[in-house]
Amino acid sequence: MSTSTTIDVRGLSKSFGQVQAVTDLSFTVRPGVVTGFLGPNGAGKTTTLRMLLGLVRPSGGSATFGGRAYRELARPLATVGMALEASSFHPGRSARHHLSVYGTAAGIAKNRVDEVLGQVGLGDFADRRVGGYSLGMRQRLGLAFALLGDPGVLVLDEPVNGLDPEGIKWIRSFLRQLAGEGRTVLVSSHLLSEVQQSVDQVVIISRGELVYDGGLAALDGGTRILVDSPDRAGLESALRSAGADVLALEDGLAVTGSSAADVGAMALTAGIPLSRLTPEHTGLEKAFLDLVGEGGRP
Ligand SMILES: Nc1ncnc2c1ncn2[C@@H]1O[C@H](COP(=O)(O)OP(=O)(O)OP(=O)(O)O)[C@@H](O)[C@H]1O
Repeated sequence: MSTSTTIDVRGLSKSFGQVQAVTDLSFTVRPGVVTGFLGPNGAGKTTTLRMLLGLVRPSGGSATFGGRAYRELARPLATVGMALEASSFHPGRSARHHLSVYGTAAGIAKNRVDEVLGQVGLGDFADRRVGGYSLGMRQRLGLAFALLGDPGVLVLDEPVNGLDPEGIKWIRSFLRQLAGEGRTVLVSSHLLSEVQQSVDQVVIISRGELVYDGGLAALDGGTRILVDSPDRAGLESALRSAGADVLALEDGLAVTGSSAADVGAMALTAGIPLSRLTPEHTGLEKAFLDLVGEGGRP
């Protein structure tokens, strides 16, 4: 396995005619941790992953693996493993047949096919037609394909989709194990709750733009103070001038890092009446929804 390969996305953009799918996206995915790539449906995740893998030509910017674009990699399957769509396997062929064809073409040792099928729990189903597989089994086959070349980087599009609770539990520990071996693991999902127990870092996009890049734990805002005033704009500017960390919501303001008493005192000092002053514990999911808003597209 080639380890310590970083994924670098710099200024990546893509428009399809009038639709600006991805806008000036920059982030880095590091080895040794699982990174979640999150955003609502239509936010631009698949387009970004397809640009990473050279399947869609960017309108601008670049995506590289250890400094090289996917197309420039000398041994792509041994560098980057990808699972993009669970349904893209020919239904009439077996899992073993599929992986053998790809493996032979890439010069990968024959015994590797059984090894990866065993790793993803498909050992007993290797000779069955893929057409008879459940969605969860096709997801596992996609993962086996991604692992075929023993790559240092894994790019997985919605790998949890279609798995039953047992499968979800399995993939969580499997992804962590792969990262623990020093691999760079990027996993997309439109639901934070689906991946929050598997990921350490998160990159969140909304309407094709980056809205958060950092640790999952830091995203959990802890307790924040919801505050509002008939003069909301005046309150916002007073709180900011007093050094508060303010986020404008649809129905008021949210202040993090200050107590309710502090926020009340700041408003009083500025002579601004309050119509609301409520502490609220923000879970991860809430923080995520605040960030992405209605950030998908129908
Ligand atoms: N080939 C294409 N031609 C035109 N528009 C496209 C094309 N591919 C994607 N889009 C548009 O780009 C935007 C981003 O789509 P994308 O599939 O990347 O989002 P996503 O975050 O992966 O969503 P989902 O979670 O539903 O897969 C959407 O508005 C989509 O309709």
